[in-house]
Amino acid sequence: MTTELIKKAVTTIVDYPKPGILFRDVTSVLQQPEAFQACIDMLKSNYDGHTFDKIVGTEARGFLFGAPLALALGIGFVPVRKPRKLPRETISESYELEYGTDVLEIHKDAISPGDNVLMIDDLLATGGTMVATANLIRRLGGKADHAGFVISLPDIGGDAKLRAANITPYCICEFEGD
Ligand SMILES: O=P(O)(O)OC[C@H]1O[C@H](OP(=O)(O)OP(=O)(O)O)[C@H](O)[C@@H]1O
Ligand SMILES: Nc1ncnc2[nH]cnc12
Repeated sequence: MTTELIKKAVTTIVDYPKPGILFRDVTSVLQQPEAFQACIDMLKSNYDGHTFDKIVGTEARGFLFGAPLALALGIGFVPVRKPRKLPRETISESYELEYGTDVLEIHKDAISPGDNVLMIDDLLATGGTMVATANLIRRLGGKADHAGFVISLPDIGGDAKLRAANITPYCICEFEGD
């Protein structure tokens, strides 16, 4: 029931940002407080029994769910950002998207060796963004074994890519046929 509420709150835009892409727009979920709250509650309860030191959220839509979840869990939030946005010393990873390539960065001092990190993003497509995020955390000595998402596009293969990188995904709702 809750999953259905969240799924219904996601808007689909055909052929955006280019022909052939079905864009699953999570911003409409944010406009429905009941659905937004349900996302945070479901992510939180999925990780009951785990102890994380930090949440890492990936720019930009990962911030929307990662930061409120960090507050709900009472732990710190660390942003992973696109290039030249973070002001202190960073490390970088390049990655592939469903429709392009890009680079992600993290502050070097944001993760301490041994930190157990929960990674959060709005959507799992190819998994490239999340594997790059895990690589950044692991290069700084953190544990990056779990990733939570609101939306999964299972036909694109992100689940297998994450599991091959020793990341266990949890996705609230799936959109098949993309
Ligand atoms: O699993 P993947 O194939 O890597 O794709 C998923 C990623 O793509 C989108 O972000 P995007 O890079 O478009 O950035 P934005 O959140 O800043 O719009 C989305 O928010 C995820 O971060
Ligand atoms: N199909 C899609 N919809 C929304 N965000 C995305 N990021 C990568 N693929 C996407």
